[in-house]
Amino acid sequence: MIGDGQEDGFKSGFVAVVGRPNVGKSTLINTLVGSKVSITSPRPQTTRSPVRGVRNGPGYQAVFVDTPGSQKPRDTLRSRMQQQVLDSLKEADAVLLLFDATQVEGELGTGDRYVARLVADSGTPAIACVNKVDLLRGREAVLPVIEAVSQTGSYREIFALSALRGLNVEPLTEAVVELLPPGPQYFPEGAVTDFPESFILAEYVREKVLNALREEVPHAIVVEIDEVERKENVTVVYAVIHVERPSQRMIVLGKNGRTIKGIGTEARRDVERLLGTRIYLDLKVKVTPGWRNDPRFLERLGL
Ligand SMILES: Nc1nc2c(ncn2[C@@H]2O[C@H](COP(=O)(O)OP(=O)(O)OP(=O)(O)O)[C@@H](O)[C@H]2O)c(=O)[nH]1
Repeated sequence: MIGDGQEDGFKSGFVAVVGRPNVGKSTLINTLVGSKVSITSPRPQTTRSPVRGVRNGPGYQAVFVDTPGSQKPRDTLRSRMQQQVLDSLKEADAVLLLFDATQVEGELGTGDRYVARLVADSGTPAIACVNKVDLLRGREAVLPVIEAVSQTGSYREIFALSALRGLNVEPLTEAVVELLPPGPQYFPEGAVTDFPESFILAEYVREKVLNALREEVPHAIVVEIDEVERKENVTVVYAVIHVERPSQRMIVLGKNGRTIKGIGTEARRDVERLLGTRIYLDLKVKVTPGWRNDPRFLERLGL
């Protein structure tokens, strides 16, 4: 069971990682999260930004998310995209704003200044990170970069980092944890999986089935992810909804398969929104009598 942690001083929150393309956002998230990535099932939550990684530590959980398109819009400055980015930033509990030390060289480009302005406008507490310092010639070269970055906003802290080498990543983590508010453990700690989407998808499908059917097939269903196939632009997921009786199967399918279709569409949309991955979902309904009392079946599903 996932504790809500509210009463025991547990801290948690969503941390948006932003910056121009190529500044090292993915590299930093990988280093921050390391092998500790473990998203096995979602807790209902509101962020619309794709989750990139979760870091669990003593008394805290930091969920790192991407912010869609933090590049300067080409034509209309006040575009919808800008509003979306601002909304995502406001939704976050903290922001990590990255700069590429080798690109700044004492003067920031318009792309960096644009992103910094969005972060400042959001009002969300932010930490600035000057990344790739391993590529600078000597320590002195870092100072003018930090000076230039400090002019772009009011940051809780500024770190000189090498996401690639892990330099200063631990002190950065401590600073992030400082900014997390009291909150629940959104994701359970546990089995590391290379396909978190499948667990999340199973949860969503189950939720949609329950919503669609209300009292009729209450807890007679369980969702199993059979196979996951990653293709270039889409992830294909084969899933099975197990029910206990043929009559329940008919109910889940609905007239002309309408109910199951609706369930699949809604579940897919939710997962795509959460993870930012394109999903193709192949859903089947199977009668598995007495699954609830079959230990081997339950074990196979990790229940
Ligand atoms: N030398 C050095 N290279 C780094 C560092 N961090 C990232 N890089 C390199 O910079 C390049 C871009 O890194 P990414 O992590 O993909 O950058 P990103 O910001 O996620 O890029 P987008 O996904 O395009 O927005 C990769 O080749 C990384 O290996 C660092 O600290 N030092």
